[in-house]
Amino acid sequence: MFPESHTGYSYEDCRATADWLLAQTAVRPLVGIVCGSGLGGLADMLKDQVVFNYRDIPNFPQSTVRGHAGQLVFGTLKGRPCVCMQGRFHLYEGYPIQKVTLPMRIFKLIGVETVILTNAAGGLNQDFKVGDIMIIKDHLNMPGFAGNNPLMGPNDERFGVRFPCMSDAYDRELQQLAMDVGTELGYGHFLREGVYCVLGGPSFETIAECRMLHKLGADAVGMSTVHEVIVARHCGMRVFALSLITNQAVMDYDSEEKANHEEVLETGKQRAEQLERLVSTMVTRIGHNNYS
Ligand SMILES: O=P(O)(O)O[C@@H]1C[C@H](O)[C@@H](CO)O1
Ligand code: HPA
Repeated sequence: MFPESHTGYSYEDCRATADWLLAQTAVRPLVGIVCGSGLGGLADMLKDQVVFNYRDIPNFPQSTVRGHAGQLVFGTLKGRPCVCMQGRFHLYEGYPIQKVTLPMRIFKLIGVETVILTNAAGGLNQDFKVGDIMIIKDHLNMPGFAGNNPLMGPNDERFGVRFPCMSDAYDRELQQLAMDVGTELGYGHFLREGVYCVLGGPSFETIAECRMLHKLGADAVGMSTVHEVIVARHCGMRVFALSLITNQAVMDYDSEEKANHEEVLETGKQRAEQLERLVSTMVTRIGHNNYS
């Protein structure tokens, strides 16, 4: 029924990778964190680190993008056991979508219950400024509309159901927690919420595309996260995601602005400290074993 070229990893492949990792570290993380472009400093906050280069992990893809170090870091964040992907995979790197999302299944099999994803994104909402942090409340999955969904292919019920619901993809309690923590930390003036739209990349959007996405209800545009969210939800993990607005999407033909990766990384550097404090404080307040 499915093409021979289907590129997914079997449950047994994922189990083998998870067991390989579990055999090399005593850390049993309940929280998994994914660092977006230029946001890898989050992993540096972990104490008592056990670090794996992606090239040494069985079945793992390699990071090819500047700002994605390519390391899986285990450790504790304010006493809480965590695992952190210092670098993620993107469709535009040429990986099949099942490879892009493989780490979510590994997270699940090593015991992660909550996934926190971060990304760099272009701001479409005209009220947003560069440096704003957007709590993601929903997404638009453009590659999915075009038939590229990470759950395509045979479904293994050991991971999840054939037709998973996505109307509750982004955990509402965690969104509220982020708002509360952000307000306490004095970040209210740059904390936003909104809808993230994923495209395939790597070219940045045209002006007409940005205008269209904005009209469709997107507040920010990027090239990641949504595929990971779908796979994480499919296997029952709780999800929180945020975008750092690293640049304003160009919406106006008179504008001289040009989206570029250097600006993305630079904005990441400038907001790193606040983003790290927001996420680490959230981690200390996330409850576990009370969610299904
Ligand atoms: O991994 P994320 O989504 O943070 O990376 C964004 C999208 C592209 O990979 C890159 C463009 O600058 O940043
Ligand atoms: O403007 C953008 N578009 C797409 N992806 C991005 N990642 C950071 N900024 C952007």
